[in-house]
Amino acid sequence: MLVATLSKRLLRVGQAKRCGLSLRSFSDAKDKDLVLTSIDGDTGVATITMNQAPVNSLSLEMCQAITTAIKEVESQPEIQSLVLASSLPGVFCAGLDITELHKPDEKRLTDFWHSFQQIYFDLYGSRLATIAAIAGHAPAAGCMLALSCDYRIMVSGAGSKKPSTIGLNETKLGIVAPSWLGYQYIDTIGQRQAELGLSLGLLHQPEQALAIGLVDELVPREEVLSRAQAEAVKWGKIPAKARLASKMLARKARLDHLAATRKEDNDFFRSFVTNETAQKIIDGYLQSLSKKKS
Ligand SMILES: CC/C=C\C/C=C\C/C=C\CC/C=C/CC(=O)SCCNC(=O)CCNC(=O)[C@H](O)C(C)(C)COP(=O)(O)OP(=O)(O)OC[C@H]1O[C@@H](n2cnc3c(N)ncnc32)[C@H](O)[C@@H]1OP(=O)(O)O
Repeated sequence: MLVATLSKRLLRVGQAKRCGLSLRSFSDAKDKDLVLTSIDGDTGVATITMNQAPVNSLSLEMCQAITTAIKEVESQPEIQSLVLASSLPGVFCAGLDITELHKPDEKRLTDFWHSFQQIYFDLYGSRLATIAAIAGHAPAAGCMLALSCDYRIMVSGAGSKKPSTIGLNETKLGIVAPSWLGYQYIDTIGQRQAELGLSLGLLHQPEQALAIGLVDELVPREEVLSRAQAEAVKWGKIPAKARLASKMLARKARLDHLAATRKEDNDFFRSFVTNETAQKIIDGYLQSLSKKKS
């Protein structure tokens, strides 16, 4: 068995293949390494690292690559826990790829939202214990990725001139988070903090995020990944069936609701985004992002 036979080293899938291990289906070069999957041979902890420069924004392909990676890790029965991380310094995930929303092709837009919903099903509903290693900004759908995990470890803001931020800031952009994402927020930080955060489109610095329960721990930047992996070991030792049943106590009704209204949610999203007013907002926002650069 993989976990039993490997010495303490991290394996990328390509390496695993060269070692003759049966990890055939792991997402690898075929996704241009949008995500990298590694497994610690001693602990059995898998790490999925988002790797789409410059900001890990969630394009259709990125959403699909994340889902593929989660499914492939889940298909390994000896793996009980997963860390979701970023390879990019300073950014966990910048949320939806806004270019997907700009003058979209309707078919691609439908597929795009479907693939984003799929991450919610696969990560929020995963049988694995999931730990987010948030070593940078996590706005909007980046925050959703973190909320979909079981435990969140964020880089501390102490001493940083430009601390990372996390939150559902959609309102500030003139758009509204979908209800299932809003409920994830409410379920995590409570009604009042979620109301404030959603209404004002707040992005929280790490210390504020810890204070309202949006993240569970803060650590120095260089410790985020190792601390997340250590936490994943702890979670992986909890009896798996009991752990999953406990997770589902809180999440099953939410997951079932989106499953039942998935098409409606997608139809609403498509009509919202293709509306002229939304397109103006998106156009302006894209310009503001590129102006920031110049
Ligand atoms: C009643 C209604 C009910 C229901 C509604 C239903 C549907 C509603 C419709 C919409 C869905 C709502 C859900 C939305 C969720 C989202 O995720 S929206 C996306 C929100 N994301 C952001 O606002 C983040 C924007 N980015 C940043 O703030 C910064 O980039 C960040 C802090 C992450 C990093 O900063 P920094 O390191 O300085 O990098 P730069 O800003 O310089 O960016 C580098 C390049 O990356 C490009 N970029 C940044 N973010 C995105 C992005 N999200 N998508 C695409 N591209 C992005 C940026 O333009 C730079 O590109 P350049 O180098 O200039 O080419």
